[in-house]
Amino acid sequence: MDESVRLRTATDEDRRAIADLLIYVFNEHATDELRELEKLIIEPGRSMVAEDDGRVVGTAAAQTREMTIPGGVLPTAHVTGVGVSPTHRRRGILTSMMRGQLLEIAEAGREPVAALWASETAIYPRFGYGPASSRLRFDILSREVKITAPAAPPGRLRLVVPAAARAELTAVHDDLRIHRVGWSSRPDYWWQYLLTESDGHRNGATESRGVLYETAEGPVGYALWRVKNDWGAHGPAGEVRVREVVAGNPGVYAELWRFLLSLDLARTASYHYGALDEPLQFIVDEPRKLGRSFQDALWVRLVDLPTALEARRYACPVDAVFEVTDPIIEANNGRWRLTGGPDKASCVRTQDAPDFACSITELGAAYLGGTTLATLHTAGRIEKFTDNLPSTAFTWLRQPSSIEVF
Ligand SMILES: CC(=O)SCCNC(=O)CCNC(=O)[C@H](O)C(C)(C)COP(=O)(O)OP(=O)(O)OC[C@H]1O[C@@H](n2cnc3c(N)ncnc32)[C@H](O)[C@@H]1OP(=O)(O)O
Repeated sequence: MDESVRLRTATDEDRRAIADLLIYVFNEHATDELRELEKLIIEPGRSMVAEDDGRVVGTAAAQTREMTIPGGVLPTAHVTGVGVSPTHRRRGILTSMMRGQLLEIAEAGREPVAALWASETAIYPRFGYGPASSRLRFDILSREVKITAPAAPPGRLRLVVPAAARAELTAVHDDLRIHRVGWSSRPDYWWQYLLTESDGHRNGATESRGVLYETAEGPVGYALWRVKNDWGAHGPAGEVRVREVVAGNPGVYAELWRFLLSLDLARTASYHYGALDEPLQFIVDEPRKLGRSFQDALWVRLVDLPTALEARRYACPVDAVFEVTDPIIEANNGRWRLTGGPDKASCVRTQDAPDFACSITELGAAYLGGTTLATLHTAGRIEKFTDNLPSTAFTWLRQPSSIEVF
């Protein structure tokens, strides 16, 4: 990094410069509305800036949130808002910020894990982030699929304005997210960010619309979507852009999708945040018409290795020794013994001979139970010294997923 550049923790006065830099580097249309939204999600004390001659030329932030992991919920630094001015690229500013941020998180000792969504997949493995979950993108021919699933429990659909129904949405989301590995808690400012309308977020479609499914117990599911209106040679050709479908009950989940796929004047629907094993695929008569494509989703970094591995649960009994290299967080380096299973886990230093060796990036990739240790070994990313590779133990009930880019 150039000598003229210095890193420091951002203050309130930096909010505007940070918002401007992020809007610029992400090639968004700068409006006052968008600037206010970007300012909203900067947590005091959790953003850093790189400054050159009094100008903010780089920034990186973390949000204080929880993430669901196999068998629990863990405070997880949600790394976001990373950008470097085009005038200062490829001079090591990102590298300094990522190192600085990880060391800060490690020192604070509150978050054993960090997670992010990567704008480009080449950027983060070098900092120890591994590809931990994938997503399915659906481009659905709505009129060519039928939902064949179980009926919903007695109840009704009620249209809502999402921002006005925040309390109900929050309650439904909070009930479900603790059961979905990879889902995150949502601080107030994040709900506000998600539910505030801005031209940038509309992207040529309507405002966000919402529906709740209510039973005698109250709301038990919701869907959020926008419609991109269109007319073609065959008449109506609107696209329903689904933002979220959140429901734990299979019948309610099916009912919400049935509703979204049958909205009048639309012929297609899209949804970009499906789990790899999204139930929708198993409740339609023609899954191929869902137009599935695959993309990476969450990238996970173990910050405090033993605490992170002790915090999760394992699909079957595990007792394995492994050797880890971590180029940034010294305390993670060395040999560890992991023991445990579905009920408890322990991870302690050992001098015993290792069963396998890898870098911290591979453990991040395997942490949520999506990417398997066996796959990483087959890819030559894990060195095996014995047959005791706890690949099955690291998997979990369902594929990890995340329904939001942060
Ligand atoms: C969690 C998030 O917020 S993801 C969003 C990331 N931000 C963006 O994509 C916005 C647009 N891009 C940018 O602002 C910048 O290009 C950044 C932040 C990605 C990179 O910042 P820089 O300061 O240029 O990175 P830095 O100089 O530290 O590069 C470190 C290494 O990563 C590599 N690298 C950096 N960015 C990229 C990239 N987009 N693609 C491939 N390699 C990259 C560099 O080549 C360098 O490799 P080397 O050490 O082998 O030479």
